[in-house]
Amino acid sequence: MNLLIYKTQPELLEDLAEYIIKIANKAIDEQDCFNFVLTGGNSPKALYEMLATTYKDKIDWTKVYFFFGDERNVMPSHESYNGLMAKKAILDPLNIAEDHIFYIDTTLAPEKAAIEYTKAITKHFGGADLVFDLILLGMGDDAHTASLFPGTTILNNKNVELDSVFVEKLSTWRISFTAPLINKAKNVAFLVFGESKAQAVKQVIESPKKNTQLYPAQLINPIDGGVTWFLDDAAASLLDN
Ligand SMILES: O=C(O)[C@H](O)[C@@H](O)[C@H](O)[C@H](O)COP(=O)(O)O
Repeated sequence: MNLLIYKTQPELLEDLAEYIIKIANKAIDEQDCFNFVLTGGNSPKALYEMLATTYKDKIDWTKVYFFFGDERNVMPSHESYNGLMAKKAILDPLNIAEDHIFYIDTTLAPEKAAIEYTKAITKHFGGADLVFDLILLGMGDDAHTASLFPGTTILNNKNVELDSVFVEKLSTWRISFTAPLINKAKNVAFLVFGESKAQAVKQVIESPKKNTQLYPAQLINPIDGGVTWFLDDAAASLLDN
């Protein structure tokens, strides 16, 4: 696990953008494509905008395929649809071709949406193992990541790559990558900033006894690529070392 802590969000975002560029260009050199899983929430918006402007000439974006690690159970036109935020912040500004964007189809019932998404991703990988080059993750102040919320059924899911899950505390359904799918990725990066996340960061990273039901982000331990935490001082403020 790599911990990178920054005084300011601009410094964090700049380094994270460079990290993404490096992984993307390596993947494009090696396999002529970059399979990139976006996170939802508010934290990544400025990063996506930065990639679409300052860094737009640093990658051959025509070789990038975009996926979503989770999605809310709302219509694609709804303001809280993660795909819509990404469409506005990076996908439209970079004119990404429709066939390079894998939105989660929330016009379907959640369970069906998860099944159809799994089929679409499986087809994209041509039946090979679903190993993404980079999965970006955020984390809530309750230590959830993607839609792996504390105490939910999806946390015990070892068999499928994607699942639908009812999140009691939000009284809503979500569709999400499971921890086993995330852990297959070559690289995983958490983007976490702000005071409100400090307790969860400490619990996930430093608690001596793992409790993945309580702190689901502890489930994220990629087999090969390792996980890098991009934190600002505020989010890292309760860490001991
Ligand atoms: O769909 C989502 O909301 C995300 O996938 C979720 O896991 C998010 O990353 C965290 O809730 C942090 O969200 P913020 O970045 O808004 O704090």
